[in-house]
Amino acid sequence: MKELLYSHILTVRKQAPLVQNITNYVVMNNTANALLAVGASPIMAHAHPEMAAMQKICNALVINIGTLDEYWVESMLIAATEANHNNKPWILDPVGAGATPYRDEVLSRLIELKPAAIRGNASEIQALAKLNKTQTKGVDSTSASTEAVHAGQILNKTYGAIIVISGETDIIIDGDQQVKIHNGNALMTKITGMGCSATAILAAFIGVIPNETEAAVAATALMSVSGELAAKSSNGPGSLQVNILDKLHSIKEQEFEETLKFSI
Ligand SMILES: Nc1ncnc2c1ncn2[C@@H]1O[C@H](COP(=O)(O)OP(=O)(O)OP(=O)(O)O)[C@@H](O)[C@H]1O
Ligand SMILES: Cc1ncsc1CCO
Ligand SMILES: [Mg+2]
Repeated sequence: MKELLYSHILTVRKQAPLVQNITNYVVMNNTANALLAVGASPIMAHAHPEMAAMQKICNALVINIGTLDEYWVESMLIAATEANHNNKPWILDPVGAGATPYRDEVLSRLIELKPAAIRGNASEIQALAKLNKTQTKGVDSTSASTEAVHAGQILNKTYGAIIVISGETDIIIDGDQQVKIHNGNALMTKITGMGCSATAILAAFIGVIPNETEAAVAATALMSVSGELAAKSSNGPGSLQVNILDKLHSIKEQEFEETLKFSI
């Protein structure tokens, strides 16, 4: 699989998938910029009357529950249902799962609508599987991704979604397949919405690459390898945020291959 990943990056650049995002107020701008940087086309939309028409033209949908609101919850339920009717993949980012009962209630309704993939940090994946032994601290993780593997396996088995657990090691779980990406940089956790960007990129890849497992691995690798390379020329979170966009946009095959640390 490893040798195919860069070709998937090129496919996304060539096919420029249109990705609808119902996402949070905090990250709208950086998520749209991350999608543009990888060659995809973002559209942020949540008005009920346009959800059906939007899903007819999009390649994929992101539902990110970061800044929940009752009107938006209905938008999310309508959009996910429309995505399913149109055979379009939708991807769930369970931001802050376990933090409040309202988030969990919304998540339990959304997850029944069968996302193609779920990406969250370890605390969120654990909360989602109702295995949370620790506490989700707001939107940040209090566990290592390796501690959430069992939770990820349960979610994959129960709902059929590919599970991506982000952290120091990113873990992609799909059936018997488990891939680990040992890239990134701890400074990425000091920029808001790096995980949200990872989810949006995941949607872009799953939207145009038929093998969804490979799409998930390629998207995750692109984000983490870009973050690792960008950190080398950054002085802190401010410059890293800008440098990641540049790297997502222009990463070359040789630097991608040489930096990627991948295990099965
Ligand atoms: N300790 C770490 N070392 C290296 N890379 C990391 C580390 N923690 C996270 N990353 C990378 O940062 C990116 C975002 O992952 P993270 O787990 O922080 O998402 P998140 O908690 O959902 O973030 P947010 O909610 O702010 O969007 C991923 O590409 C991941 O590989
Ligand atoms: C800080 C924050 N609060 C709600 S969403 C969000 C962005 C990171 O997920
Ligand atoms: Mg997150």
